Amino acid sequence: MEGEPVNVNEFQELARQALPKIYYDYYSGGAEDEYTLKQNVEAFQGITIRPRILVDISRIDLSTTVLGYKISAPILIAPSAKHKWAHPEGEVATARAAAACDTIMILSYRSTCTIEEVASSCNAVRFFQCYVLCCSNYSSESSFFVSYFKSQKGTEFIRD
Ligand SMILES: Cc1cc2nc3c(=O)[nH]c(=O)nc-3n(C[C@H](O)[C@H](O)[C@H](O)COP(=O)(O)O)c2cc1C
Repeated sequence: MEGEPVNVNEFQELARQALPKIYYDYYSGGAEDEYTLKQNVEAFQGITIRPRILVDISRIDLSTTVLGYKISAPILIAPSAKHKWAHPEGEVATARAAAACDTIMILSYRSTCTIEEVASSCNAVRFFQCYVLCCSNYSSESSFFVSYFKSQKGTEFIRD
């Protein structure tokens, strides 16, 4: 429809117009000097998609599995904090969107909704992200973070 956003950049511009600057800057900024943010954007710009015209698209299937869960396409919602800064329904609305798209919602440990609110809001497959701070004394060498995702089947995956 005319005037509707058609890509991520246009959604981002709408967000910039709609949100208080302090929240927009939080969502759109990267850590420290933002090198990784820049490299991520450049990595996607390096991929050229060749449109194939007039081919049979009646049997396209992008579905895949993640940790045994089938999803409609290899796109999930990464853990990100503070969804209520963007919308009063917060992570509950994001989880409903995940369910509608038949994909996985990873709830941040810094969620602005409770786990129970999100869990009871929809049937999306939900993982939970949290940091476990292990610190045997106060030297920086002994401090590290571990993230793990917990699904409805229990703890499934560990990454550093
Ligand atoms: C605004 C924002 C908040 C985020 N909050 C979290 C978080 O709470 N926990 C977490 O593990 N990752 C968090 N991330 C990191 C994302 O999950 C993801 O790893 C990162 O954005 C890189 O993926 P991308 O290139 O698709 O953005 C956050 C990222 C953004 C942009």
